[in-house]
Amino acid sequence: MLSVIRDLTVKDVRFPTSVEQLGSDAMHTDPDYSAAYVVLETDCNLRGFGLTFTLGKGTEIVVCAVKALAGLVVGKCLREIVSDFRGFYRLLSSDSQMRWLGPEKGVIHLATAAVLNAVWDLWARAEGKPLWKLLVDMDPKQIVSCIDFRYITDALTEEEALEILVKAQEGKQQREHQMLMEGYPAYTTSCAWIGYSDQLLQQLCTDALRSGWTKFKVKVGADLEDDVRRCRLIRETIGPNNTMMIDANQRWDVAEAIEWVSRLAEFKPLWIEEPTSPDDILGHATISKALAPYGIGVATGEQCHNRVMFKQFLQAAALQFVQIDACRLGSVNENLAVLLMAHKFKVPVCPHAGGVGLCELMQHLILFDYICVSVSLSNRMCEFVDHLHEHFTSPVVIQNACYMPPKDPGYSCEMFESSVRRHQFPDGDVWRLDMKK
Ligand SMILES: C[C@H](O)[C@@H](O)[C@@H](O)[C@H](O)C(=O)O
Ligand SMILES: [Mg+2]
Repeated sequence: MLSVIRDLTVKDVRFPTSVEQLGSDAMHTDPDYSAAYVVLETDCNLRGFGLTFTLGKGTEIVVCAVKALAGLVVGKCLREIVSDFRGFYRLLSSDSQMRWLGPEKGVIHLATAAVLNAVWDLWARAEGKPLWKLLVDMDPKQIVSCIDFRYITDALTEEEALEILVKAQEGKQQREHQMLMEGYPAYTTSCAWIGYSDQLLQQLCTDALRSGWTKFKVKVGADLEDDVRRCRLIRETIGPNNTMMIDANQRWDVAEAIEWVSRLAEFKPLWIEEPTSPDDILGHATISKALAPYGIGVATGEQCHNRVMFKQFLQAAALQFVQIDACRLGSVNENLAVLLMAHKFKVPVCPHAGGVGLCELMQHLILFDYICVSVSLSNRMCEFVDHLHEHFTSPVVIQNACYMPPKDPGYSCEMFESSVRRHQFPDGDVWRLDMKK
């Protein structure tokens, strides 16, 4: 705990996923799953690993932003940071000159998440616990002391947050035990990326059913007739009792979203994800109202850039599923604020994961949510995407379509050095030898 952070390095690591259209959707047709990957060196044997997820081009800009924040971290003692984590979060997110680049949004906020994810990883390693367990074992007061309540006290005060956490202490041990035995329920997005052929969709859904998956997300929004055909195929393959969600990745205007999704209502999706601009809170409220009679909820959050946005979505009843993201929000600190607000507004949290490293990170937060905040699994599940886990030293473990709680100390986002070396952009072997880029 006395360790002093001596150095911060950041690397641009990219995986050529676009070659097979992994991760493709109506707006992001050729993503190369990438990360700005941070390593903190300390004066003892400990290191901290963190990342923020990107889609390829522009990762170099996030890397620059991380470098701009490094001076606020290097030289600090871990104990000094965690004894006033709220203050440290604010130092990073509210530097009086750099805040002009955000505040708390865009590239600078993605960079903040990468740095803070590494600090949380370092803290968990220093305590010898996986991050979820570090959080679960913390006193409610200590959890609350990590959260910046600025701009959200009209929705959730510090006292209310504390009350939620204290109340959830009851039954905590049983829930932790239950998670260790059964894991946290997940859904899969791996079967139905927009660039996949019908044959591949069907094959992947059939395989997934065989492996025990019961909840499937389908990409929509490029072409209505294609969507009708693809949704029918998937509904027929998975049967009437399994769950299907659809995701448009911000493709439509408000009226168009309502019309388009009404046409897909016969396939009984549980939610429509990101129907329109992620910033259009009132638009989402209109869509939510219009689709309620079909029993279709609105889900959003993977590009909801801070707690203040989530606060307004909740206040406006503009979403029915909160999709927190481990890198879009300012790391664990800001995610804690959103988990507590969602609980107060009685809206289930179904996190965004996938990408590269997002599943590894998110499993910790959603375990904490169940054990210490929501105390419910009703209408809740965490996204899973089966790509790129082999590059991590402690990859996620899925059993019976559930995330099994990680056991290794830390936040699970350390990558193998060989993977980092090979995929570093533009000099790693994967990119030097790829003439296409
Ligand atoms: C470009 C990415 O793969 C997105 O399509 C992905 O994050 C997606 O929206 C999801 O919900 O998993
Ligand atoms: Mg999505």
